[in-house]
Amino acid sequence: MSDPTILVLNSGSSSIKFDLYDGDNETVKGQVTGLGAKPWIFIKNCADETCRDEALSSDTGQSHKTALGALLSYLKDLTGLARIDAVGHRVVHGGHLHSRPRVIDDALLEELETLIPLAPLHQPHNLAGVTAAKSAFPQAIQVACFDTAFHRHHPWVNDTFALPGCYYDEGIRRYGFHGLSYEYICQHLKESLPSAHNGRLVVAHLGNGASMCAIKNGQSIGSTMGFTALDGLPMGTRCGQLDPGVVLYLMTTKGMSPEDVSDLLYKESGLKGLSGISQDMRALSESTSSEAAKAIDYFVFRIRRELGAMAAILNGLDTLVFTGGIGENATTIRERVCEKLDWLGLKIDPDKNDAGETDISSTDSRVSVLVIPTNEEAMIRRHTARFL
Ligand SMILES: Nc1ncnc2c1ncn2[C@@H]1O[C@H](COP(=O)(O)OP(=O)(O)O)[C@@H](O)[C@H]1O
Ligand SMILES: CC(=O)OP(=O)(O)O
Ligand SMILES: [Mg+2]
Repeated sequence: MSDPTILVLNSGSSSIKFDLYDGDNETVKGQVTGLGAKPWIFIKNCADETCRDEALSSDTGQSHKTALGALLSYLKDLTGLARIDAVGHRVVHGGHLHSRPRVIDDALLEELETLIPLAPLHQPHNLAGVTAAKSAFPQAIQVACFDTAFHRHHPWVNDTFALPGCYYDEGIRRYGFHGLSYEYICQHLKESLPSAHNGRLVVAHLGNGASMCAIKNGQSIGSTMGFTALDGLPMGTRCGQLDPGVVLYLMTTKGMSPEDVSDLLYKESGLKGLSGISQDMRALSESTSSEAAKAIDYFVFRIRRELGAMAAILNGLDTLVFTGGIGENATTIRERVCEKLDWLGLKIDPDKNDAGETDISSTDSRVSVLVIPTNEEAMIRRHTARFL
């Protein structure tokens, strides 16, 4: 029997990525990034040739929906009548019922739709991807791989809010997200650097969405994200940690509707709200405005604060990993996060950091500081293949 062909779809808050695999081998991959800022398309074919690497037209790049349509029709033309055995999807919210990937049937799709209000920047696009892939590749099984699953066994103290227990029982809990990314980093470390995998590890996934995870022996023990992907670090357009009293004030004293508050916290806050310029870290890094500088100051401040908290719950720190679009590429952010952390035994080598090396720790640093590109698509492929 020939190797199964698996298509992976990953919709993030500012990106859609696809990857086609023949068995373990990646054949075609593509992505639209910068949705909401400057949309860009990149596609590489099975001969490893770049087919497209350019700004996306404003009509195709105006939303996740139009970008997904363009990527799928490109894929259909490319694959022709080739058989696709399975489509693996990143589904950001799995609620409290799912701690592992699942084949999607109508009942599951209906259940996942009820979680749309808990992940409005992701879940609608993830589920639209399921519906579109079902119609484009009707013979393929569809598999949901949840961003929340990696965190489902974290300790109760990280799982709960201090609300009466009935709210916990109905699912109002701290879920944590970016689980496929954390799982990928853990598997990568297990294979390439087992001592880091087995030690006290913090992974900072810094992209348009950003979170951090404290990990012990490959298991999540704490995450900055909570019930929704709004909590924790400030992000491209999301506020991150916020006193719930602010929400009450906006609704009662300022008379804002739930929809207005939701739009404010999910779409108009974070780097975009603070800078008034852009949600995109590249644009802010290139800007000379003092507001852009303040937005970056706040981003760095919150990461440093969470790093201290995570070192406390891990009883120390052995390895810090940077990943995600910002974590992998923004040398200055990494340098600023790691400034004056001698008290933690952490020091980076600025030359290694600038050169984009994997291990950027200085030789006298007790803590290893690593930069590892994440690969959520590879993780989704692995999970999906198990169903074939
Ligand atoms: N060279 C770079 N320098 C600074 N920021 C970068 C660089 N490359 C990408 N980024 C930032 O990474 C973020 C997007 O991260 P990514 O992980 O691709 O997004 P998503 O969360 O949508 O998957 C954007 O803020 C972008 O500006
Ligand atoms: C959960 C989340 O924020 O994902 P992304 O970083 O892809 O937007
Ligand atoms: Mg992402």
